[in-house]
Amino acid sequence: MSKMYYEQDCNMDALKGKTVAIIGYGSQGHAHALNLMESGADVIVGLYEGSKSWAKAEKAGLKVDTAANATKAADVVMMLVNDEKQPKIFKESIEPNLTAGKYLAFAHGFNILYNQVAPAADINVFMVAPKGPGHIVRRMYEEGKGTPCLVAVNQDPSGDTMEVALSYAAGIGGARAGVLETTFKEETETDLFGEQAVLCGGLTELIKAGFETLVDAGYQPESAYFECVNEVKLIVDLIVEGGFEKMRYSISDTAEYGDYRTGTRIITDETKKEMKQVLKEIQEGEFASKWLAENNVNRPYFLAKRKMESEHQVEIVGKELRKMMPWLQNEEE
Ligand SMILES: NC(=O)C1=CN([C@@H]2O[C@H](COP(=O)(O)OP(=O)(O)OC[C@H]3O[C@@H](n4cnc5c(N)ncnc54)[C@H](OP(=O)(O)O)[C@@H]3O)[C@@H](O)[C@H]2O)C=CC1
Ligand SMILES: CC[C@](O)(C(C)=O)C(=O)O
Ligand SMILES: [Mg+2]
Ligand SMILES: [Mg+2]
Repeated sequence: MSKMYYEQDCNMDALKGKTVAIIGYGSQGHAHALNLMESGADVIVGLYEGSKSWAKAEKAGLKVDTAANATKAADVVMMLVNDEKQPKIFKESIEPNLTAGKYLAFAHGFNILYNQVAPAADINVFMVAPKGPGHIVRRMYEEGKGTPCLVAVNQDPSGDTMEVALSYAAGIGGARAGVLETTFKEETETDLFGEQAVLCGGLTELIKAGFETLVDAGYQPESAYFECVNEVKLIVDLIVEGGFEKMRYSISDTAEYGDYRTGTRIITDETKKEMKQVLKEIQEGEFASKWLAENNVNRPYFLAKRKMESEHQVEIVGKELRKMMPWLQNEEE
């Protein structure tokens, strides 16, 4: 039976009197630090000398110190640095300052599940994993809304770790939308699968395939962009607001007929078979090993792909078209 928590189920006072160190001030870090501060928590950001995030965090009104000093000052330490950097930072700056009874938190279970970070048995370990990009976690909070979160406890020597975790989830706005109890294993495997097969890998390849099909057939790239990129958000907004039903209520019957006839020709049994294989590789730790190995040799594949993708025609034409849509150009951290 799944367990969901909302604001009324969370003890908002469980963080009172506790200092929360947010290690890292990137996508998730800035959102957690600012949302928690505005929810009344005592927050300190932990970075490194020379970090480009340091001045940004101070400018936003936050206390900032090195990761080691922030850990010393804190009762709850949230690891919001890049997954692949966490083991070294944990060993060098966090672990030596993490005394018995403190709380160590994560927004993704990767390093615990794959044994890259191993906290001592007298440390409380929990996870609050927002199901959304950090900049949206911040934007939703500012708008009085929330991003759903997953919550899990992996070690609980103090006996109140779930209470602290739920208070944290509420502090970043997650309990406005719903906080689902899970395990580090379930969060990690579903998150990696979702981002690879659907949200990031699957979606960008679907978009590019549609865009390239139209452009290769001689249609204007601008037309292909509006059709296969810009309108994705408009259609997905309707699905998120009211399911497929609301989307199909808004589109034409012609589109709905085409949706039923053609969708399964694009996402085929073969695609589902490959999705199962992707999930298996995640479950068996093969993806994690490959990602850690890629980082050990300074990311040649990752960096080459990042460059190639940024040069794709869909990105070039999109940049131009977005200049005429000022509502898309909001300043973000
Ligand atoms: N991005 C997202 O929306 C989501 C991320 N997560 C998880 O959240 C965690 C953080 O990811 P994300 O927000 O993407 O990370 P980012 O890459 O956006 O930010 C990393 C931050 O860590 C800082 N940093 C780097 N090295 C150090 C160091 N040695 N000591 C202290 N700080 C350091 C960086 O500073 P600088 O830039 O100055 O080097 C930066 O502020 C990961 O576990 C990720 O899986 C979970 C859900 C969604
Ligand atoms: C979809 C990517 C994500 O899992 C996220 C924003 O939820 C991430 O790791 O950034
Ligand atoms: Mg995710
Ligand atoms: Mg992820």
